[in-house]
Amino acid sequence: MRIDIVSIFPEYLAPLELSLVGKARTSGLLDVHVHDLRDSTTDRHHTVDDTPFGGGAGMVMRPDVWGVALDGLLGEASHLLIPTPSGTTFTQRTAEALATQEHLVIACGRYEGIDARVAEHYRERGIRVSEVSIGDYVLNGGEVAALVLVEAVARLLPGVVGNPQSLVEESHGLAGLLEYPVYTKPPSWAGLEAPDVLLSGHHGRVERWRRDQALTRTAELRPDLIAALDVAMLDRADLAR
Ligand SMILES: Nc1c(O)cccc1[N+](=O)[O-]
Repeated sequence: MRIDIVSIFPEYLAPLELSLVGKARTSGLLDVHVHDLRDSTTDRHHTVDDTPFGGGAGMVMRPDVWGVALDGLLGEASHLLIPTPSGTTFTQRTAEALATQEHLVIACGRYEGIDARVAEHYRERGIRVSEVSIGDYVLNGGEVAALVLVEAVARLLPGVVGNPQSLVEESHGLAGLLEYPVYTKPPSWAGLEAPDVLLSGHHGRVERWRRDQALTRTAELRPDLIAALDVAMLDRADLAR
């Protein structure tokens, strides 16, 4: 998979050289390129924004500058992602779908956002365009969201995560449940004991306890996920036993 990220703060994406994503890039499992939007400007001030039509506070990112940047990156196999608070919610299911794609291009907006004609223009040209939100809060730009998108997608690529089984058991994994609580040594700490069942060596009881914990935690903390549970997934996740 190739991922191109366009930003006026390319240095913000430096963390993608570290850890799991960094290793995936070094090993060739993932090809990530970060581009400075200002390289697509033609004026000596490298202007990327202007005042909003219709008035209002802040500045809007110019479509002509984004057009130059994106024309040089997008192709038939590309999927343009635009992180925005007004996008559809990015979930694990979104990450799974994106992980099957050949080429992602992430356009990181700043200020009040990117001129709406950019998304419209590329949709009209037959490019897949998704405006995605990582949450209902206000950020200063799309770069933080780009880091989230890339990590969530990259770790699903074959060979990136050491133990693929861990992807199944994680929160929001196959069954759409929250993960069960985890414990390790020492068995007793600060007057608190790790659950006896986990030290029993009885795999069947451990598995049942973990399933129950996942269901209980999900019902308590994220009842919305319970409503969305797909019984078929429950079966696949072997939670129905
Ligand atoms: N929430 C937000 C924002 O405020 C600015 C850019 C992107 C996002 N987002 O992806 O959620």
